[in-house]
Amino acid sequence: MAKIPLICLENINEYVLNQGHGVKGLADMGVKCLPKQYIHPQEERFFTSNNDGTGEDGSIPIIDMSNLGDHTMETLICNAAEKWGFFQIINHGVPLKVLEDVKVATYRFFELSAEEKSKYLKENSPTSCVRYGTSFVPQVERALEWKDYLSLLFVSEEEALALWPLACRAEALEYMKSSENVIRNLVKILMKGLNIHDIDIDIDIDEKKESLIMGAKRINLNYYPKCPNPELTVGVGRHSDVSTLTVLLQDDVGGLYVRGSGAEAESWIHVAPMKGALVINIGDALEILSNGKYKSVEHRVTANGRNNRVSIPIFVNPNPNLIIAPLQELIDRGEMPKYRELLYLDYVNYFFQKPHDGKATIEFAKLFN
Ligand SMILES: O=C(O)CCC(=O)C(=O)O
Ligand SMILES: [Fe+2]
Repeated sequence: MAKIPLICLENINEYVLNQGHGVKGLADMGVKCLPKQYIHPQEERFFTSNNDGTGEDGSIPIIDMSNLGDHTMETLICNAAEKWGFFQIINHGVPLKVLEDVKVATYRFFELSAEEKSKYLKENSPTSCVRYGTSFVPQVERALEWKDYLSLLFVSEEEALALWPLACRAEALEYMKSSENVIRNLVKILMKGLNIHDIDIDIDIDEKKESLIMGAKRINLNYYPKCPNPELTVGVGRHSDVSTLTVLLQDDVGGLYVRGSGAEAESWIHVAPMKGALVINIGDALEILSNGKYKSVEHRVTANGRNNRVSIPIFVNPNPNLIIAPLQELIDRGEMPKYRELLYLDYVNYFFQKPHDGKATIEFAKLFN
């Protein structure tokens, strides 16, 4: 039996946040009751007896990308982006080994001692491109989320090789490089769906658009330790991503839920884990660029009472120094802009100023409510 050191509840912030033990530290200690800092208000809790990965699996489309250039596949992708804002892709060209390796590397990083990991806390990290943390924005959250993370901003391969933690560097970089093609193809297909004519699957995206749509990339390694009272807390609260696109690798545990569309808007659909698949979701930036055609949909992650879970999203973002707004081609065609012009950096800063709050961030950009 593991010894359970006594830490009083008041010291939890010091232990989890400042000393860098994270929620993994609490879980490893064998805490039997969820500390009060993690208890979410009733209306934000979301737990079904099924949500240890065997939950009701919904109708998020699964799209086979093996036939590049196939019109039917392109239509499926654009329709999924319009209706669900979420879909899974298979036969996407990222080798299974790369996906498995990055999951192993995620465990390897989080298994490091708190002392080692805390070198990457905001206060200590040698670079703002590497950040280890817990919850979402603990300074402003009334209830903390049961999740630790390592966030890696990709600037260049040289910088990644020099600064990303050794425990996961090679695998995270390989995953990022291997997913480059599928990201490009998805962007081209989605632009084609908007009738942006200079973009087709065989034609390169022009430099200006590339910067606007995919000018910055960030990879997060998320670790959700087994939780003593999953029914009282959340892994990640309701939110939509601020990215253009998110490419998410999840393991086989499950727990990601997406808000349904149309008549199902009140229900939450489980994104069933599928070996080798990648989950794609539209983020706020693409909802804005597409003038609302593609939907950035709310999602949340449950805590799990039986298993540890890892997930690894790649956030494909606009260059932070660019103004985002509905694409000029759409406005020239007579569409009324539904969102105002915003510096992308201001949009992201606004997101990180407040706790996860559903779709509230994009309201900040909407011209009419
Ligand atoms: O862990 C997951 O499945 C999703 C995480 C997520 O939504 C995020 O990091 O934005
Ligand atoms: Fe998300």
